[in-house]
Amino acid sequence: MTNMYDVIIPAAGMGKRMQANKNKVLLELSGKTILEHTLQAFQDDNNCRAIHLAAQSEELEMFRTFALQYHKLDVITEGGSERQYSIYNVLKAIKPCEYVFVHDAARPFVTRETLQKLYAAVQLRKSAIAAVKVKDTIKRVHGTEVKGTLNRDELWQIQTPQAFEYHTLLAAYEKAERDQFLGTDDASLVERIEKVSIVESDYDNIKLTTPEDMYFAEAILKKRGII
Ligand SMILES: Nc1ccn([C@@H]2O[C@H](COP(=O)(O)OP(=O)(O)OP(=O)(O)O)[C@@H](O)[C@H]2O)c(=O)n1
Ligand SMILES: C[C@](O)(CO)[C@H](O)COP(=O)(O)O
Repeated sequence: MTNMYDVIIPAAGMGKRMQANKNKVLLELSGKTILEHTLQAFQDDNNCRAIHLAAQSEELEMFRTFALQYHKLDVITEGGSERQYSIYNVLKAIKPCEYVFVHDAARPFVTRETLQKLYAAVQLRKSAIAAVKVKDTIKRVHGTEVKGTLNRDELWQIQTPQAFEYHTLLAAYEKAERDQFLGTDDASLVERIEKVSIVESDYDNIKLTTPEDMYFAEAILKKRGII
């Protein structure tokens, strides 16, 4: 079937800032790992054709066992030393397809609504990324000196999923490799070759990064009636 998307889920991080002494995506939330919550979101989305994972070498076998439960799980490839390298490894390992979403394993609360909005947007605008409006006042600071206040109307906090045409994403990653460009998200690579648009997401789509994020995660699960 055409016009569906594949998703690449980088899950090969160390979770250093979480201080859990293991890959944070294997921490449990209401009886399931964070990674499983994330896999479930894409397993449940009818527009998602296949799920591909980047894993640490020592976790490759364990991640393969998830395929028993999550049937869309397809390619599982070894990650790299940076998020960008992990995603590039997967991108090179999968078969060409029409659209690719990239989504952090560490963002387990992505909603069906955001996935649907992104899928509609990528078909129309070729590249679309999830984002929320910045709530705080943001200043530019050198050392301790305030250099200016940024116009909040122009500032968005960028999340994943990020959705692209497969060939565009591959070209952006190849160019980044040639230029030795390292970005903090996928869009920063694509922005170097074409326009990227945002889709408004929600504030629950947090990345579980530091220990206090686990409290926010519990609150979100309570709000959703899961615990
Ligand atoms: N070399 C890496 C680094 C990160 N990731 C993945 O990219 C996502 C977002 O990265 P981040 O939150 O920074 O995770 P970690 O790198 O694990 O965390 P830390 O930086 O605290 O070590 C996570 O799902 C993580 O598993 C990855 O696949 N490969
Ligand atoms: C793409 C991303 O989710 C943007 O928020 C990314 O994973 C950020 O990683 P960071 O290392 O926490 O900036």
